[in-house]
Amino acid sequence: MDGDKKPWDPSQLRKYDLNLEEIPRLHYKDPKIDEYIKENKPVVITESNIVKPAVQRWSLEYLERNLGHSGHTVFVSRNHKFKYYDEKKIYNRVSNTKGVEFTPPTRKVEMRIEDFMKRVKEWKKGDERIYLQQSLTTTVGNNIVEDFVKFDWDYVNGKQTKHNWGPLTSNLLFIAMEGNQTPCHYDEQENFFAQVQGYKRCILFPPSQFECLYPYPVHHPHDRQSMVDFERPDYNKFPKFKNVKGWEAVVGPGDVLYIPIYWWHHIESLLRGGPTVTVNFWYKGGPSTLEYPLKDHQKVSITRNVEKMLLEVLQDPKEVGPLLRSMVLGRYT
Ligand SMILES: O=C(O)C(=O)C[C@H](CCCc1ccccc1)C(=O)O
Ligand SMILES: [Zn+2]
Repeated sequence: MDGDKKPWDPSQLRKYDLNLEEIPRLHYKDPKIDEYIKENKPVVITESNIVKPAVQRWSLEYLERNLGHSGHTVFVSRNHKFKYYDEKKIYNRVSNTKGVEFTPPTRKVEMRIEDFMKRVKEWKKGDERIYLQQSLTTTVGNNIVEDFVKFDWDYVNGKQTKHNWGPLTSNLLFIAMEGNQTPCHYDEQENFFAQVQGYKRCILFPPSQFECLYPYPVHHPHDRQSMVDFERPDYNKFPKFKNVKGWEAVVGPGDVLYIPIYWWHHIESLLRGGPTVTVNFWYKGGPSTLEYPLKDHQKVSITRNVEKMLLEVLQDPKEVGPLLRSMVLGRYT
C-alpha cells in the first residue's frame, strides 16, 4: 500500500542553516483563514477552486500550444538563483555605492514559448537556467483566457473585500525549471500565491525580522531583496541573520499560499521535481491609517520613506550612512 507515498522527499529541498516552523494548512472553507489574513499571517489554503481550471489543464504541452505566439519574458541565469533587480535603478548613483558598477545577476530576454519549452526539455547540468515570468493579462491564447475567467473569482474577490485590500494589480504566470530559486525578498503587495503544477518550497519571514535580513538600500537595483546569501551566509557582515526564525511550506498543485504584504519570502522549485507552474494574485495593500501601536510592516514602510527622503536631499548615497550614524550613535542607542 503506498498510502505513505509522499509527492516529494526532503532530499529535494536545498539545505539551509535556518530555524523553520511549518505554515498551517487550512481547508478553504475554514473560517480560521480569515483570522490569519486579518493578522497578516501566512496560511496555505487547500482544496480550493481558485485556480482549479489551470490545475486541470495547464500541462506544459497545453501551455506551449495555448500561451500565445508573442514573445514571453524569460530570465536567464548562469546559476540556480534568479535575483530580481529593478532596471530603472541601475543607473542612479546608489547602485555603485562603493563606486563599483552594478552587474545584473540575470538577463531578461523575449522568448517564444516553443523555444522556452525546448530549452527546458534539453537542459543539461552546466547549461544556463531559464525562468518564464510574465503577466497573464498580456496577449495569451483564447483557451488560457477561458480557463482564467473560470478561476474562483468569487472566493478571492471575497477575501479582497473582507480584508479591505486595494485593487488586484496583476496575475503573474511563473514557469520555472526544477531547482530554480528566487532569493529572499519582500513585495509591497498582498499575494495569493497559487501553485498550479509541480512543488515549490516557500520560506517566509515576518517584516519584524527586517534587522536580521539586511535589505539592500532602497535605491539599489536589488531594493527589497535580502543581502544574505542563504547558501553561504556571511555571519561577519550579517551577524543578526543567526537569529532569524522562518515559516516554511511546500505547496503543490491546487495549494494557495497567502503571502502577507511586506513578508519576506524565498521560493525554490524542488530539486528533481520537474518544471513548476505558478499564478500569483498581487493586490495593493489596504488603507494604511496610522493606528497605534503601528504594525511592523508600517515601520518598514517608514524606514523606506526616510531612506528615500535622505537620498533625495543628500544626492550622494555615500553620505546617507554617515549622516544616519551621526544621528543615532550615542544619541538613540
Ligand atoms: O509571487 C511572488 O511574489 C514571488 O516572489 C514569486 C517568485 C518569483 C518572483 C519574481 C519577482 C520578484 C520580485 C519582483 C518581481 C518578480 C517565484 O515563485 O519564484
Ligand atoms: Zn515576491
